[in-house]
Amino acid sequence: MTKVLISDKMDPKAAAIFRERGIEVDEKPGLTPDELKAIIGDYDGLAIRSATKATKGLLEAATNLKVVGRAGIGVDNVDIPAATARGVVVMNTPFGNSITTAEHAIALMFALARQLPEADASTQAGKWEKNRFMGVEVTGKTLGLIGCGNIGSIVATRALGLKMKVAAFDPFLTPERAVELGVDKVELDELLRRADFITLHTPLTDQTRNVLSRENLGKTKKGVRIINCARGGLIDEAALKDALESGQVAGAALDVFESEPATASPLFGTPGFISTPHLGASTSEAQVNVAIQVAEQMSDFLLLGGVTNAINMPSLTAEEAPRLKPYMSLAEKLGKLVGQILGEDVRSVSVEVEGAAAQLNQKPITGAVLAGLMGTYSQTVNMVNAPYLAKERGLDVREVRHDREGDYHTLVAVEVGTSKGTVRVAGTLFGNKAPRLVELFGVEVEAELQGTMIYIVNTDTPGFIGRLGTALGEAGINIATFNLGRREALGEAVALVAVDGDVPVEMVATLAKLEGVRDVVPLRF
Ligand SMILES: NC(=O)C1=CN([C@@H]2O[C@H](COP(=O)(O)OP(=O)(O)OC[C@H]3O[C@@H](n4cnc5c(N)ncnc54)[C@H](O)[C@@H]3O)[C@@H](O)[C@H]2O)C=CC1
Ligand SMILES: O=C(O)C(=O)COP(=O)(O)O
Repeated sequence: MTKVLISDKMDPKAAAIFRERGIEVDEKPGLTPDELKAIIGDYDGLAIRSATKATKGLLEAATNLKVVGRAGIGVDNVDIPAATARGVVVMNTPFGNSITTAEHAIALMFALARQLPEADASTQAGKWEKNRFMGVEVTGKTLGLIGCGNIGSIVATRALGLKMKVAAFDPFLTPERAVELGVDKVELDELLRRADFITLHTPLTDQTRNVLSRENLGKTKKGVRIINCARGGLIDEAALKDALESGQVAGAALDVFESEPATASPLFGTPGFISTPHLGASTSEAQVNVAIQVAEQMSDFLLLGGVTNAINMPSLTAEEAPRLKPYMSLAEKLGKLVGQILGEDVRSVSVEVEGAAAQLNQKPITGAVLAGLMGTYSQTVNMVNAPYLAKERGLDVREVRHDREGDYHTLVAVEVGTSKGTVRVAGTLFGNKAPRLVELFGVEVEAELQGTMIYIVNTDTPGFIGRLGTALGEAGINIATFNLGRREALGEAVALVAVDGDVPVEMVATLAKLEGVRDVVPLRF
């Protein structure tokens, strides 16, 4: 039975959905890394939030794992390259908590503007310090957004509603989208110079790490207030403390820290500093959204092969998956066929689709060809890591879509470049579901690629089939099906012979010695 582990605190709707869909589920939030490593081998799926660290070590122990589902947005707690290399899909829920997080950023902006936490603490301490807390209005002030994606743009709309001016720094924000949102698209230096409030909404990457560095904090308007509900690591925390103490920064609100859980920080107690413990996504609405979404997505993948919101694999809807299934089987068989015949002498792969196949999502078909091809020399290859491994090996992979319909109503062809030239195999689906090979290296054939087969290239001479049949018969090997094709009479011919049982190595040597035989390769499908 398919098994999923929920290793972080998640709304109970996630577990309920897994169960409804016939998946066994364990909820074990709060395990130590070692405890998690000890049990992860039992599970096909792992559902997490930000506390679980899906490290390379954990993924290595996760021998059955097929999918990591992040009930939330940031996947910086998952080692994506390690997951990809092991063929594990990583998916997130990119929209379920964005409104909630944007609202938290706005809440922190007001908390800074009116010093709400300090005023609350003082009042509840019985001090009634009415003259101590003088705030600022946000109306008419400039909000500088660093990162204007899903959350940043929601923050922008809320800020515009509060009659603020919004300036956004985001290299990927198009001028048209900026106009549509009503924000000024600016460079970082201009944002730093103009903003009364700065709020961060980028992922943590090599480009964004330390975007509010000591130097950049020095370029801000004196008295700026800073909010970070994105990721720790975007701000130099030591420089922020100094800037708060010098008054360059009047206030800073962090929901996220370089190191979490942040149970101690030099920033704690600094005047003008407020913080929350990574609460950006913590509303009941957002948690229900992400729990439902992650459980549905993971179930679709584990049960139907549908792929939604994957970080390391192209999307494939649960509706598309059954239609693509026979194509993926055909594509994998074609990949296996060329992989077994050509070995590792493969430099480029072009996957061509024609007729009905050209109407489908081609990425999974290409992934299946590559998985079949590379699966012949790597044990751990699958649909997820095949494109990545192909890239790593320097394979030039192309996809071609022909709108024309040829001799077959649907066709998948694989053209492979080798050191000796280019070869091509092609297949179709009989009755829209049964894969059949129809072209093998320029020779028309018609074969099911199944079980054990022998690929033989020979010179077309009278009596060859008899000699071949006798050799197999004498070794006690029963022929199941026999497929023949040739380029021209008495020219080069190919035979694909399906046999019952295995083909011993000695048999391959015997066949290779038959008169006229040029090549013999045993195949397994
Ligand atoms: N505190 C919390 O609980 C939560 C935090 N987050 C975090 O919020 C962040 C933003 O999330 P979304 O808006 O959903 O992501 P998104 O991917 O929709 O937007 C990120 C934006 O950052 C921009 N960006 C990328 N590199 C940049 C650079 N070098 N300089 C400036 N902009 C750059 C991108 O173009 C994109 O528009 C993520 O780090 C996410 O993990 C998300 C949800 C909850
Ligand atoms: O979705 C995100 O990126 C978040 O940071 C939310 O984290 P959480 O699920 O609350 O641990």
